[in-house]
Amino acid sequence: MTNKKMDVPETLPLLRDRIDAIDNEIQQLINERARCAQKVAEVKLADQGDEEVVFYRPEREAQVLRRVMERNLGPLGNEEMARIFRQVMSSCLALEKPMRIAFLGPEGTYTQQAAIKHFGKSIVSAPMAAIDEVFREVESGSANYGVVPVENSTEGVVNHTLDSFRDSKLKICGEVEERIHHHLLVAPSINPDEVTHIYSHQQSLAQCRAWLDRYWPHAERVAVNSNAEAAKMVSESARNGRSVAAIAGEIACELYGLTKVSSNIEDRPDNTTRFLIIGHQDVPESGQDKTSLLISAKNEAGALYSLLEPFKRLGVSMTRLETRPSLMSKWGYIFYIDFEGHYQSEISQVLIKELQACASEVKVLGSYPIAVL
Ligand SMILES: C=C(O[C@@H]1C=C(C(=O)O)C=C[C@H]1O)C(=O)O
Repeated sequence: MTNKKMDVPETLPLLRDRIDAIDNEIQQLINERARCAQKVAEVKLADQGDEEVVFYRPEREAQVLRRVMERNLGPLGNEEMARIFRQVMSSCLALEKPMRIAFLGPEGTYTQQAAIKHFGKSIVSAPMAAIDEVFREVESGSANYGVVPVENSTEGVVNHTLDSFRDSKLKICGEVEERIHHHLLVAPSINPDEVTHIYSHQQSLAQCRAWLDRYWPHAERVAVNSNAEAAKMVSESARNGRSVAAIAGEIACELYGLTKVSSNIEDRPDNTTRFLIIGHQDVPESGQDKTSLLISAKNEAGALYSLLEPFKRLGVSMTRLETRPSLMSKWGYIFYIDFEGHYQSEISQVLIKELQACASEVKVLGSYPIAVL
């Protein structure tokens, strides 16, 4: 077979020579790119004066990745190509400044998986025991950014995360979505037929409810802080001969040396979790952005209607609405609203003014690029 157009040689040795030559070029170019990123860091340091220098620019990274996907002609798919560039940028940013990322740990959680999907692999991992600890770690400056789960397509919102925004000054700097696959895991020495207890995070137990009812009706379900913690406990319990199992993902399975009894046991095959990136940064417009608001409604008739009406009138697309008890007054509510657009855009400014007029508080939790990957 000939391929004159691409000028690709045909024999194995020649093809491998060609690949070696291409790799050489790619490597030089990646290093040239890395040198540019180092220069960018110097310019940022010189420009910023006394202010804290912001090295990570989510809006710029989103634009780079979108362009990669737009101009991609294959044969590699758009997402595959973007994932490669995601890691190249991650390495370049680490050269400017290594990012310490706090996430809901321990090592091996879906949240860690989401952190790597968003920032690439060249980060310093800071696993935290609970969601509020992720907030504290970022608030104190010990970590540059944090990653927390916010909603799941099967189970709905993660209340703990939403509630943490009430008293926090942190901003939402980004979002990332992950398809979640759960597996039933045991230690290799354990006979699955003897399992008496199944450990997992409460959300994961809920996402596998029908499957558990059907196949494990007699095993006791025990909710723990995270799936990875469940996996860790199961590997430790096995040493004491306890017949326990965990529901967790791939990374946790590998990390704690467990065996899969059953794979992909989630009740819904499209089970997806959305995570938020939290930090101190006010992210500029990327061109395709989302804004999250926290609104304390007035405790009066028609309060929700008057909050929703301006969205329709101004043609602003609302992507999410969540309600939580306000905790301030017995039947008062706060609303979490996401809409498409950046808060600094003209239309968003009009919208926010109108919302302020009919709510007791409107807090902009952040504007950030719509997830690219
Ligand atoms: C190079 C920069 O710094 C970081 C690295 C980027 C990259 O490697 O392309 C992009 C944005 C920043 O997170 C920049 O701000 O342009």
